[in-house]
Amino acid sequence: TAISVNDFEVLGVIGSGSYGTVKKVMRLKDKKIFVWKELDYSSASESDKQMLVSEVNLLRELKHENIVKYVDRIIDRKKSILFLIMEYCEGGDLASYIAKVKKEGSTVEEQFIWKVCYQLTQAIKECHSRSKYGRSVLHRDLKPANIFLDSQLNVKLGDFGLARVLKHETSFAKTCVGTPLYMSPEQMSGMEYNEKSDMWALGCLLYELCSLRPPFVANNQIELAAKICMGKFDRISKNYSIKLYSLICSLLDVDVEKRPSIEVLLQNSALLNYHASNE
Ligand SMILES: CNC(=O)c1c(C)[nH]c(/C=C2\C(=O)Nc3ccc(Cl)cc32)c1C
Repeated sequence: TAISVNDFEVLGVIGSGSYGTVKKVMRLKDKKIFVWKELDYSSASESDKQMLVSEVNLLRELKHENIVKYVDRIIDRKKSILFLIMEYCEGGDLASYIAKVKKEGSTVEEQFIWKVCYQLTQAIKECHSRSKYGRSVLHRDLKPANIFLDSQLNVKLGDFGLARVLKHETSFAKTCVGTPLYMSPEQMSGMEYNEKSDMWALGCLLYELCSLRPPFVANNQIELAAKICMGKFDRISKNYSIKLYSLICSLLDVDVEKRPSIEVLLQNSALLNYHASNE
């Protein structure tokens, strides 16, 4: 029998924005905790709805331990709301994690940064490999707000990109077009997103875990684009190893050709060592 919202109890709102609303819910039959994302498709065109259906079907196929698990969906045709039931990540998002570390005046441990790097590399590999077999997997924002942690502090790549399908015109979307802090130089110069752009974004993320701030910051988009295309950033603290710093430098290479692909990154000796000593 199809599930309905009455099979769940809403425990609270986790977040809301252009992607819709994410709520913490409990499945009544087994008391298990999930989140559901409410996507209001009342203003979506027929083609948007069709795209939404195919993106949700893609979500269902993407099963990977480092990608947030899609569990089920509920369609409320009366209210034109799609509820996506997803796994609950009790560690929250990396953006909040970084803010907390910064507020405490402490730093992120190098071992944890290697763990994030290794697990995100696996998630990116999964996304890239699928797009090779013709199924264009949804481009997933590699930014701290879209990366989540489970109870064992394992990394899970989120799927906020889904809302792009809806072109959700909430006030959030209209007013602040999020500053593209992780946008790659080639994207700034008009080239469309490619797999090497994900590697740049990964470099920005690892840099931010070390320095508790992004490698490139500016007061406006023009200044930001100039800084990103220059590709100059402050060295991370000497408390971090040269291996980590050189990995970040290789990812933050403005030359797309020289920037490592996901395959090259998977052969990185330090990353292989991390995995070998932690499997
Ligand atoms: C401060 N952050 C939180 O409290 C938080 C927690 C405990 N969980 C989340 C978010 C998700 C969560 O727990 N599961 C999710 C599945 C998909 C997506 Cl796009 C987001 C989530 C968040 C943002």
